Amino acid sequence: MTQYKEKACLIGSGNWGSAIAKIVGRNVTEHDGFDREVKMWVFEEMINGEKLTEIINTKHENAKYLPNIKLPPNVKAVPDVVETCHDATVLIFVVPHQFVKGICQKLVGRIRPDARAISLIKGVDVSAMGLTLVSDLIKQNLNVDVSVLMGANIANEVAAENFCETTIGYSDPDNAEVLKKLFHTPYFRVSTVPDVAGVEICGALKNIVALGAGFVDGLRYGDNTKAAIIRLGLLEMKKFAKMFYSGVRDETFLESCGVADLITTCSGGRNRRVAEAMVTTGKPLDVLEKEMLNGQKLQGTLTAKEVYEILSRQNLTHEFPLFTVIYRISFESLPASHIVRDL
Ligand SMILES: NC(=O)c1ccc[n+]([C@@H]2O[C@H](COP(=O)([O-])OP(=O)(O)OC[C@H]3O[C@@H](n4cnc5c(N)ncnc54)[C@H](O)[C@@H]3O)[C@@H](O)[C@H]2O)c1
Ligand SMILES: O=P(O)(O)OC[C@H](O)CO
Repeated sequence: MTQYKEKACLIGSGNWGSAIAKIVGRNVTEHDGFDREVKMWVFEEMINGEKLTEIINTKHENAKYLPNIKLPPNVKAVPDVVETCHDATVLIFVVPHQFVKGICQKLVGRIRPDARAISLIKGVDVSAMGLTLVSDLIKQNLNVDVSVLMGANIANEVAAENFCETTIGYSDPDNAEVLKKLFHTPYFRVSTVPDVAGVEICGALKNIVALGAGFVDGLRYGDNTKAAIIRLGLLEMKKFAKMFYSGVRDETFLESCGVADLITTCSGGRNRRVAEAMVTTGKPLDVLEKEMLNGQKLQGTLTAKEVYEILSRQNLTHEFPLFTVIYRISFESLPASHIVRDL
């Protein structure tokens, strides 16, 4: 009987979760040492009277979150998160960041002791205790090594197999090697860097800048203004990362997770699109999120709130004028034109 060393599972099946399931499902069949089955946890819901898990397992397509893309048949949708994870050696977390804490709590004591994790989640956690990276949240709850994968990766484009790059931030090089095998393809090129915090902060904070890009698009200020927002955003991302985490590397900001993700997210991302619509329609972001995204979630709105909370608590808002004005436009009815006036 074949002995498999590694077994991957996915915790999440939204737009990005499903696109990444396509890659992982294929890669486990192309490399030795991986179990062929990839279980994918699905937050169960009914679509036209049918369970989403049943649709995925029979039609091999996530009809709601990634329609018209075939998933490999070895990706098996499972509605129970413990059943998904209990026998896995690689846990791939890919849910909107507001749900990760509750999921981790369900998994405490229910995973293999030799498992490790990777987070594809772009966000941070803020509580009374302060700021916590999602990777640290997973590590604290499950006592596993946690890497991160972030990059200029709009899910629909990755699912269409258009070439792009991505960045894995790791602390254990052996884990990085296994993870590269799981994710790398000729059209999805993985670079690995020993900087978990730097990579993760880039992925989280670029979503705030994307809202700013959406506001200037809504105001029809043009490309020069948007380029200025991107540049100032990059500077605030770097300043924030270095202020709150030691060891963050300058080079990380030039990887796909840094400048490249900022460019893509400020061009084709959901946060940008919804922020633009806020300016043109006058509707609040949460209303537009529901109207425009068919169940997909924005990460920039909650992150803008969380980062503003941390900055306010520490009297640092004046050091981050872009993050601060984006928060105020998003949540305090400040006119969008302040995006340039307040800088
Ligand atoms: N979509 C992209 O292009 C993309 C690319 C790179 C990274 N990301 C990041 O990946 C993460 C996941 O994004 P996504 O695009 O896969 O998700 P998504 O935006 O498609 O969100 C919808 C998902 O959330 C799930 N959900 C809804 N309510 C839930 C609940 N109460 N508990 C648990 N799950 C619930 C839904 O079932 C669905 O799977 C985010 O942090 C995002 O920033 C997204
Ligand atoms: O659609 P967004 O704004 O959530 O961005 C998607 C990805 O993070 C881009 O890399």
